[in-house]
Amino acid sequence: MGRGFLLTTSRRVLSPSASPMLLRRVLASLARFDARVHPLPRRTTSVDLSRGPCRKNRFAPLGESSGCRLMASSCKTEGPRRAAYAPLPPATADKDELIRGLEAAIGSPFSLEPLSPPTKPLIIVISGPSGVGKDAVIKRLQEVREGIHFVVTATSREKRSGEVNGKDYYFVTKEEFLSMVERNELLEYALVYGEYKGIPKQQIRDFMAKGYDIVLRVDIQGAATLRSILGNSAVFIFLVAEDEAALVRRLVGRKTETTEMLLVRIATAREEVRHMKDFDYVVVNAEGKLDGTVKLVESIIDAEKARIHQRDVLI
Ligand SMILES: Nc1ncnc2c1ncn2[C@@H]1O[C@H](COP(=O)(O)OP(=O)(O)OP(=O)(O)O)[C@@H](O)[C@H]1O
Repeated sequence: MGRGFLLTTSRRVLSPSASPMLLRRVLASLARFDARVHPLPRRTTSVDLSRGPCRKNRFAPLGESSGCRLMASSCKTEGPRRAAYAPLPPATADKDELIRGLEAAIGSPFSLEPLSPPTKPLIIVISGPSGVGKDAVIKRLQEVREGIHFVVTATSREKRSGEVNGKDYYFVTKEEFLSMVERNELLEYALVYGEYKGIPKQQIRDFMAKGYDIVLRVDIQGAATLRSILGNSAVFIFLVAEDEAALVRRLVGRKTETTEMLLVRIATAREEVRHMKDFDYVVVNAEGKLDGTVKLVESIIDAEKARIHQRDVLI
């Protein structure tokens, strides 16, 4: 056993000092196992050598110095003492030759099938108080990461100058919007200041079918509605500033609100932070640290992709 290899079974680890009898049983059980068809037997050490099917050239001895040579003659169907084995190449052998030898000993070629399960597209809901940086984070995320689709919402409001239909919103009439509701085409919708806004389902289905991860940007109420519809099938991220003062500085700095509107948004933000507990993750978007925030969102996406039991989205 001077060739320095280690075999593991579900029950124990075989080291070079393991008994020849035990190694013989393990190799024989491996030889009976066709990895392309059957799952690994749970107890590889309990195989009865005398009863298994016999295959030619499946067994390899452990090397001249081992004193352990596995004979196909241990199979009753092949007749006594047929020498159907080839020597295992030493670990110092050419890599390809060594791999071929190992495949021969194992009894099947090494599979190129990925060992991890395929990943599923995600729905990522990003929410947080007004002015925290939702748009800024999503825009940057789309710049740095491929395979992200930011859902364009449908709205019944008038198009403002500079806005592009299909990029900023899908602009539809109120009648068109209501018939979309009627046809159950919207995942979620709301009436905001007299105008409808809603998330088209088909767009999500189309992009998920192409393998895209879906990003939805909603306010806290929208997130609560989506949670009741999607449950745990989507990932909910709550974006916060590092503290209230930073959030207010950001809102004021944006110069898009009147003082009254600022007051409403700040008061609303105080209330909204209480809903953080309904989310899966909280991400701090600290002043001047937008890239760090986006990296953390990316880490969440990566971690979700590494889950054994991935979220199943049914919409
Ligand atoms: N990490 C950051 N550091 C500094 N400024 C930021 C950061 N993130 C966003 N901002 C700025 O803060 C302001 C508010 O950001 P943004 O408009 O993206 O917020 P929002 O959450 O989408 O707001 P609303 O919900 O009101 O639309 C913008 O001027 C944006 O450029």
